[in-house]
Amino acid sequence: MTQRLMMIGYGAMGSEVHRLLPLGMELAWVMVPEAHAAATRDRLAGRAEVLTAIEACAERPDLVVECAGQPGLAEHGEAVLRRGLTLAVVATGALADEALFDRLATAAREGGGRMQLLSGAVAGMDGLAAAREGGLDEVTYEACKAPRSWKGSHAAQLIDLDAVSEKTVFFEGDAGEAARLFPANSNVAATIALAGVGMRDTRVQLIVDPATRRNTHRIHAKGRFGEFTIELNGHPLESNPKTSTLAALSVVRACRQALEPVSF
Ligand SMILES: NC(=O)C1=CN([C@@H]2O[C@H](COP(=O)(O)OP(=O)(O)OC[C@H]3O[C@@H](n4cnc5c(N)ncnc54)[C@H](O)[C@@H]3O)[C@@H](O)[C@H]2O)C=CC1
Ligand SMILES: O=C([O-])CC(=O)C(=O)O
Repeated sequence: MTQRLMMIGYGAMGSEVHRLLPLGMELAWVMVPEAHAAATRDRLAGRAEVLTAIEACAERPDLVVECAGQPGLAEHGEAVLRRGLTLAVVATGALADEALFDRLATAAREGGGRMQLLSGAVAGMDGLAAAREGGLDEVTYEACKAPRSWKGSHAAQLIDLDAVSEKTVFFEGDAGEAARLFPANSNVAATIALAGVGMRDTRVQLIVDPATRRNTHRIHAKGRFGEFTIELNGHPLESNPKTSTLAALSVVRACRQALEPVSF
């Protein structure tokens, strides 16, 4: 039987996920802010019902995926989890806020829901989380993107993105700060922190490179298991250069996992 999906947010990532939905999963509901509802209804042209709150949904989605960013998770996450639903999340940076993290975990526990943190634009989170079980000494993360991918972010206050002529580090700090200051660009920092040594101990560098067209993520982890370095050179989505294609694909994978009795 076809499963019915609810999507929170329907921007660059949401529409890519919709386009690539596996057979057996249909988009039934999309939740966006009131101010975006009319435009989203026009874009969907009747292919899914557009809502602004989960309370307006009379039925039970088989899966809810958040493709809305940090404000979307903060606004809707608790109510979704209290309904006992499974919520797959890409705005992991919102979880740098410990109070929000606790509210969501409590809602899931009390409501019987489940929050699935997606790997998003990076790879290797399974290995990092396994390595943590033996003890990790150090985890570092570097994100490098083109100037256009940092436009409209806090980067513009730290560096002149139109004038930058060579690869430049413009932010160094911990994963919690990065996730809070760059909500559309540093969820990966939080994902790595959640899989590894936490927000405060994950060291982060953010870099702009006028010569690149990729979103590059480099992770280095060291511990009792040994050490690894992962470098992922992702293609940004055409419709939003801040967002890597792989992040949308990680949501598609979550949809496939919900459908199949055996999944990887
Ligand atoms: N974990 C990861 O690796 C990655 C995570 N992301 C996260 O995914 C988010 C979405 O990316 P894009 O689709 O490219 O952004 P976008 O800006 O194209 O789309 C955002 C969508 O969310 C909706 N939205 C905004 N506030 C909302 C709210 N309070 N409730 C419900 N919907 C809301 C907007 O109406 C829009 O449809 C990013 O902001 C970022 O936080 C993005 C890339 C990688
Ligand atoms: O898509 C990416 O390359 C990473 C990203 O935006 C994030 O970490 O929020």
